[in-house]
Amino acid sequence: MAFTSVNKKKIAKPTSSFKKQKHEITKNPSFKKQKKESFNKKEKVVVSDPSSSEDEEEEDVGPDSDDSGSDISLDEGENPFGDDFLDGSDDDDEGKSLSSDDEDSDSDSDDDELDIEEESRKIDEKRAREQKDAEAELQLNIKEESDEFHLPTEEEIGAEALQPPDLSNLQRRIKEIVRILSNFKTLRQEGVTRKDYVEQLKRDLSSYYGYNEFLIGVLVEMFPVVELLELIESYEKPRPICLRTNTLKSRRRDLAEVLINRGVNCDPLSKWSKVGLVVYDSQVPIGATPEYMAGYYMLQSASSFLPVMALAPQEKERVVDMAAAPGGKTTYIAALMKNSGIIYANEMKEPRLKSLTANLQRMGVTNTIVCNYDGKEVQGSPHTNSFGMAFSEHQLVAGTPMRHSGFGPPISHGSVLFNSGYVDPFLPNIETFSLRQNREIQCTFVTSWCIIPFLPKVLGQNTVDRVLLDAPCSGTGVISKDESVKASKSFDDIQNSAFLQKQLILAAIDMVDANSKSGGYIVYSTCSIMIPENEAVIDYALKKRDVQLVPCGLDFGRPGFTRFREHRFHPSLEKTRRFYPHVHNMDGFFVAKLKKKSNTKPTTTPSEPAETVEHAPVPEGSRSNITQDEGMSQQSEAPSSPEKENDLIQAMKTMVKNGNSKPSETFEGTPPPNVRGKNRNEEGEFELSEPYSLERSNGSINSLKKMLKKQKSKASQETSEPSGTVVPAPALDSNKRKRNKAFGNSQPHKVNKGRGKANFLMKKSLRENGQMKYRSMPEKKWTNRKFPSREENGHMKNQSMPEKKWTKRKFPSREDISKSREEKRKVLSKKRTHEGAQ
Ligand SMILES: C[S@@+](CC[C@H](N)C(=O)[O-])C[C@H]1O[C@@H](n2cnc3c(N)ncnc32)[C@H](O)[C@@H]1O
Repeated sequence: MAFTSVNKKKIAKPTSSFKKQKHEITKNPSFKKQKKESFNKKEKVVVSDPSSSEDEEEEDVGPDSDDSGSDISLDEGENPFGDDFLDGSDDDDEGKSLSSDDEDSDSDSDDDELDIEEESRKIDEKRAREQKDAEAELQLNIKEESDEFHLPTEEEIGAEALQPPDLSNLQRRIKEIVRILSNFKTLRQEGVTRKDYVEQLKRDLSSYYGYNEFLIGVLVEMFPVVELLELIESYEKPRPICLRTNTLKSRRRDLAEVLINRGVNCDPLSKWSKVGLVVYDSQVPIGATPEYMAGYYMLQSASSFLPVMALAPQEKERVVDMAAAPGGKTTYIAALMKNSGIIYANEMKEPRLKSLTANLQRMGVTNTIVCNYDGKEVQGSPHTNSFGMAFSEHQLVAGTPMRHSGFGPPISHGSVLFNSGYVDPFLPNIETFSLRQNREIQCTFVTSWCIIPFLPKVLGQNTVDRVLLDAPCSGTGVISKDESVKASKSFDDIQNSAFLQKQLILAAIDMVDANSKSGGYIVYSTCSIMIPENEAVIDYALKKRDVQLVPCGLDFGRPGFTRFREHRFHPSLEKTRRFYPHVHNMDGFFVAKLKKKSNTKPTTTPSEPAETVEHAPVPEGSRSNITQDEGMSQQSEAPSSPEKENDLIQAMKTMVKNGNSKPSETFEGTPPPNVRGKNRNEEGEFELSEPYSLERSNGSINSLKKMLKKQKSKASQETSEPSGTVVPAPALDSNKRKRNKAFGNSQPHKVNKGRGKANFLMKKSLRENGQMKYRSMPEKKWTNRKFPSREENGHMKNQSMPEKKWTKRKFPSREDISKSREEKRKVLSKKRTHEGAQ
């Protein structure tokens, strides 16, 4: 307190006469000299005798002490701390003046001193008051921060559920919960667990943004809450429109010039692409310019450049694009190959071939063979849609000219056109069926098996240099393009996708020749951010084939997950790349690049984790009865040689013919290919599916279903008995079980190694009894809300593409760009130096 008191005196505001004196004194060089001497003196004193009189003097100057004490000290200039305290600020200077003044002249009036003391006291009091107020306010803030927000009680939640959603309340609550969760220890409400907050957050995010329970649950697990909010917000905004220059016909700069002259406001996409342009706005429809028609560019999302860049196809190679329509990536591959070599552009869905061929033609691609095959190696799995026919309503009109796109005898007049020729090989004869209400179709249908050929069978194994598998997926990375994904995708959709993807990736690997001189690479990509469709698929491929992950050659993107919750993937998964809208300002995307080491297919032993293949998609309700290993073992049993495949197919055919089975256990909940074409984006980057239920159809297909169900349940009754083949799963909580299944993780269950028809039938019957569990959220789009944008939040860091809107201007040259950057840098560094100097 003694120090304070002295100090306060020194910083007391001088009177005007005082100021004048101060000015004069500070200008006076002799004063400076004195100050220096005084400082030196102080130094000496302190060093020579720490307990010198100055301390005593300080002690004398108590808060209540008479001013005289301090005055003596000040007047005599004895206080060695004086300079230390006063140095540096205006106030200090003023104090210094006071002290010096006293030193210089003893002739100042007592009045002045009293004024100073008075001032000083006032300031003391004012400070004390302010400090007290600040303290009180701080306490209040702390109290408010921790107290103001309470999770709603169950009654409140119940009441809320009866009302239309109160969006502002939801928004406030989301913000509050995110704030609390990001500083949980400090801000948590007494007695409330993190889980409680997370559960409420999930509910609120679902209601506010329209996600279903499943999807929001997965996202909450994948991202820290603050980031999750950013991701979800970024899904609410469209990504920039991009186009790729077709270097077979044009150069980016020339194209940009022409487009700018047409009123297209565009810029180079980013530093990682030499051919991309980002379009901010345009006075002409960008998909209908003469340049577009002439094939000078392809409208393509920025993310879809990435897999082709990772593939890095070389001239004169043999390259397969396994899932090609509508050809955004195929045409890019062709451009990189300069139209040399061969590209096999495969697309399973026939209606999509139109857009593929049209794009190839428009872009002047001449090295590509378009194929219409199933990319998988074998029909193999009894889990895929057994009536896997692709229908569209117009094709079901009686008298439609028939075409047969598979093998077998020509289909007679009056039967159905299969738009992809994709017909399950195990389908028995069916006389009549209908797909939709009131639409009965007479169908003299398939008297022999009608099978779409498989691409790997047609091209052969180990025959090509590179394969791009831009796999069909759930589309969870492109929610900004298709909001319905939020509400429509269920656990089963993800699982079905992952299952198909695993089949496709093995087929892709098998087509590549490990001994290719220039290649031997496989690139796998999806526009999904779900781990089961990405890392889990690659991890599976690493276990099943002699391949290794190599860097994607993309210098941005986040590394893939090597672990997620209890799941562990191969450490090299960090070489894969993930792209997010909130980080990279492009669609959610995943890219992995594999190098095939040898053409051998490793045989896996039961102990190997490679056996932990996901099982077939199973309806929710029946999962608990089926162990992970069962599903897994079905997959690991999948025939790896053509002979085995044939054996299996023959066996299945016999079963079907004998009326024992219809391998259609996933008919329900399995999306029919291509039914919802309207939901495809321009590039077909995602596929939407809606659960396709037999309940929608009527007529004899239902009776067939019933009949087959009966047979199966009869068979399962006969066989589910004590062969003891199915060991009940240990009590996993349902979430864990779901996750494990989706990830294909093994569970330590013993399974029936001698499984066969009976086991197979039993499992199917169990599955068929299941029900879809996930509740779909309303698809309603909420409008009157506004969350702070990422820009407003200052979160637009690390973005790969500018969002800024440019005014119409000339397309800058490379030199212009680098010049202006250099200038900016200079200005910035000048500014910094200036600030630093200040
Ligand atoms: C993501 S899209 C491909 C987009 C394309 N790569 C592009 O860049 O334009 C996936 C495609 O795979 C096709 N597809 C689905 N199942 C398939 C299968 N079993 N074999 C081959 N293609 C399949 C879908 O019809 C869809 O066109």
